Amino acid sequence: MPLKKDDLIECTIESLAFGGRGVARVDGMAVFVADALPGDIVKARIVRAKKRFAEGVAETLVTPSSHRVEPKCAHFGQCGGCALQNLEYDEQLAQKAAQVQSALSRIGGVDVPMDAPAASPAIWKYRNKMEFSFERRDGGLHLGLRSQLPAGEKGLAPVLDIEECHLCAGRDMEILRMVREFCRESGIAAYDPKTQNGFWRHLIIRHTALGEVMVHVITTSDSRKFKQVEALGEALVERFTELTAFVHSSRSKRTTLAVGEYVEFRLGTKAIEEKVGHARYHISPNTFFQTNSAGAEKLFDTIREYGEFDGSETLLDLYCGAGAIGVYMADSVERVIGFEISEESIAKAFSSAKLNGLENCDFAVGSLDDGLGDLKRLPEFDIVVVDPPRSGMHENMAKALLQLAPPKIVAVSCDPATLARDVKRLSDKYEIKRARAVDMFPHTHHIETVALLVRK
Ligand SMILES: C[S@@+](CC[C@H](N)C(=O)[O-])C[C@H]1O[C@@H](n2cnc3c(N)ncnc32)[C@H](O)[C@@H]1O
Repeated sequence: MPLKKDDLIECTIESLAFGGRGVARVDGMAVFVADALPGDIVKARIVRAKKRFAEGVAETLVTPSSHRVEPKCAHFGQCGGCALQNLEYDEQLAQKAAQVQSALSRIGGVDVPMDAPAASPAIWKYRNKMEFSFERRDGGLHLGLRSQLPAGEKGLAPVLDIEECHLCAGRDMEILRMVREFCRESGIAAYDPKTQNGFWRHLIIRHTALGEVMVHVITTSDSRKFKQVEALGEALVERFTELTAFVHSSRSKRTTLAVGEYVEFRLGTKAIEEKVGHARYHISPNTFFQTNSAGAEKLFDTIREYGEFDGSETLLDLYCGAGAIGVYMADSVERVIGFEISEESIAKAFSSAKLNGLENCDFAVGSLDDGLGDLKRLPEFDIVVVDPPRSGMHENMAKALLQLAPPKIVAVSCDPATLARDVKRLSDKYEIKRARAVDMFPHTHHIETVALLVRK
């Protein structure tokens, strides 16, 4: 009998779907079960039944999986940050690699033997950037991470005033507490995107492997309150002597992105310095940078391994951000050319190339949604590294790659589904030869993938 809403079923969870739900098979149909892990036997309530799949929530854990472990954090189950803490790390890694393989097969139509996944060198305290949100709720100010939404619900989850986080480094929790107290005492409300009232929006703390720390506070553009942020900056710098930079920026756009539009005030340096393997980088408040620096080294080494450079290549680094990949590869190739939409990131790409004494790197600002513009103006190149945002490459970019047809493309992606779609888009001219899941985000459902595509 087909499953229907509110049915209670007993099932064995066979695997983990991208996003973190357990997958069971009932009469040949996939059932996605929230709050269940591979190996669990659970009683699950069906919340949605479709023709080809169903969704449910585990109500009773009948037999726990042998892969279950005790979660480390007091906020586990409430915080939206790391929902896989109760699954042993080796199993997290195996499940993530299987998700990539399955997406490439289901969506991309290719069965590729996966290289062994790369584990994160550290599974705790690995984040070099923490983004906290302010929220006004029940008349009070809250500052922390978004909580976990109940299964099936969509939208912005309430902010949880976290007191501990095992992904943070350094004294992030102490900084968070001090900022929370200061902002509460300021009597100024947190920003509410619905009414567009209030002031405080985001707190971002960045660390580097070289011990530099940047605190970035984002508020609205209400300049009558800016003196309070300056006072906060001064108090932080006095107490936390490890602070290299304090930045206040404003944002008028309603969207909840933690990106400042204008820098209003700063103390200390304009950028902080990071190190990944042999490469050094300048990072400014709004530049994209991989959030796990030790993990980034594994990612970049995989790109270099797949590239098999002999030193004579011109490498096109598409969606290059602050030039992280190009700068890392610059000593293995003849020349690097990077393209990216963010002006701030491109400025940092140039300054990072200079920091490394590189003279073979060039970068340009522009949207890749139009492909590569006037292709005739591009120098000849041998290899492309493409690392788009979660939504994947724009269709026009895929068309441009098919037209240019370089011998090799190394595709880097944080979403197996859009990677698989892009692999399919390129399949007329390219064959996928290798792929590896690189885990930059232990205890979360996120996974990075590197895939090698070779011209047929
Ligand atoms: C996943 S990040 C990769 C950054 C870089 N490769 C790295 O490893 O640090 C994706 C980058 O794509 C950029 N981006 C987003 N949309 C873009 C577009 N339409 N054209 C060009 N770049 C874009 C973002 O600003 C971001 O820097």
